[in-house]
Amino acid sequence: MWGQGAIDPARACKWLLIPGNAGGLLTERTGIAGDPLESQHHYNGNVRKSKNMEIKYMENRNESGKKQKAKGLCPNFGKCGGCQYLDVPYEEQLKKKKKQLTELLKPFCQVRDVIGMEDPWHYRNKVHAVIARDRKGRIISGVYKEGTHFVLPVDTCLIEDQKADDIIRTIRELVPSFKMKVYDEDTGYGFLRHVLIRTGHSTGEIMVVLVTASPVFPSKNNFVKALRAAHPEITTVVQNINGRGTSMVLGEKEHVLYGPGFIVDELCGFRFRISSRSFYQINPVQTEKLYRLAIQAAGLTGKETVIDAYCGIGTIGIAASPEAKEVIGVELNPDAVRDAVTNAKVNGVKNIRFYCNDAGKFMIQMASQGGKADVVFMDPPRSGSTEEFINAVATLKPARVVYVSCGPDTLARDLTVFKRKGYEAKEAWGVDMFPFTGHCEVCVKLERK
Ligand SMILES: C[S@@+](CC[C@H](N)C(=O)[O-])C[C@H]1O[C@@H](n2cnc3c(N)ncnc32)[C@H](O)[C@@H]1O
Repeated sequence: MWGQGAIDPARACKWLLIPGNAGGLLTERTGIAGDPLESQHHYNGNVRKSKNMEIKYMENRNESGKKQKAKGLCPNFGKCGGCQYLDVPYEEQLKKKKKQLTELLKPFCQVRDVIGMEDPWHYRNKVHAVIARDRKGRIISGVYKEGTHFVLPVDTCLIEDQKADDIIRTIRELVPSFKMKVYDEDTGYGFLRHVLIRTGHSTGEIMVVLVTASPVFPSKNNFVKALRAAHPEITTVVQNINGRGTSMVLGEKEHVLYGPGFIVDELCGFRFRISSRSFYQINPVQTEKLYRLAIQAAGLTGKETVIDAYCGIGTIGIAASPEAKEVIGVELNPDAVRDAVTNAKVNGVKNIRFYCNDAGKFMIQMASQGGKADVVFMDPPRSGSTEEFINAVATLKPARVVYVSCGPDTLARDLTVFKRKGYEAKEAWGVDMFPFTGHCEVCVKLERK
């Protein structure tokens, strides 16, 4: 057994944590892991998605120039730090992204065309709003202006789930009638700080997370009742308590106020439970394309021992499990590991087990104990992996490594280390997980020389 957190979902209900790993790391995990747009993606444009969006866009562009057009679509353009490419037609965005990736990955391998979306609007299944008061004392919900703690009001956003935006507006309207105090970051006084909405693209399930500064929530049942009366589509409501004076969104304590405390979504024919603090890709349509590419690149035949490193709620490993002999998932966030274990059980996947550990430490331990792996999937956070992790991979000698990244810069850095260790990048695919922004997801296939 490698690591202290071996979990065989076929048998085990218990799971162990690595001492010292859990605390403090959970709070912003929902954002930092693979969501480069966290707190940077909201728009309060009054424009709703329309079939004519592209046409409208082109007309605006011709009439009054790019910037003017983008501002017409979204008054927060250039302020929230999100849609850098709002003034660029979608096909052009994909070309730009390919060019940027090609430039970065030139020393390693060829980059294929970036895979785009048929409908690139309103793709975000996770929406975060800060609740605040404006200078006139009115309650607003929105996002921090880029690089500041000044809150820009947001009603609707061109890349967010529209239902989520509706629910946030309703919550903002309910706050005064429940005499709920809005949290003030300067004084540390008040109650409601943030709202986080997660939606299941295939199931329609919706989770509302109310982030409050203290645990005592007067009239919570009536609040939830009023919210559900306005939005019967909400399937669960969670109160997350964050009393700290930091910019972290989520605290560590939670109470489920309604429903099961998680939502379920479907990807690649499997059902996945997602808790509030577990990472889940923010664009489910593109995630399926990404996972299919990654699994294809792994060249599985049913005989392989596969590692799914930085596995989150187990999505890649579970999707790959029918084509492998066994899968080992490793993930640092205990909530995500708990979800992963349940996900394996619910889907009847018996050839997978999960470890709650730092991926680097886990791989070193596995390598030092003579472990073997045929294929490694790795999908680290934006900050990339570590030299220790890559060294340990080289010791395990898998024939192939499939590296999924939302941070092409750190990917290029890590590919240099892989190259030194005898792993050659063969091919890279861009998947446009974040339309209208400057970000792009990449999948790289590496082979051992
Ligand atoms: C980009 S997400 C990918 C998750 C999953 N592969 C997916 O597609 O949903 C990165 C994951 O790495 C986890 N993580 C961050 N640092 C880690 C570490 N040092 N060791 C293991 N997991 C880590 C995060 O909690 C997050 O779940």
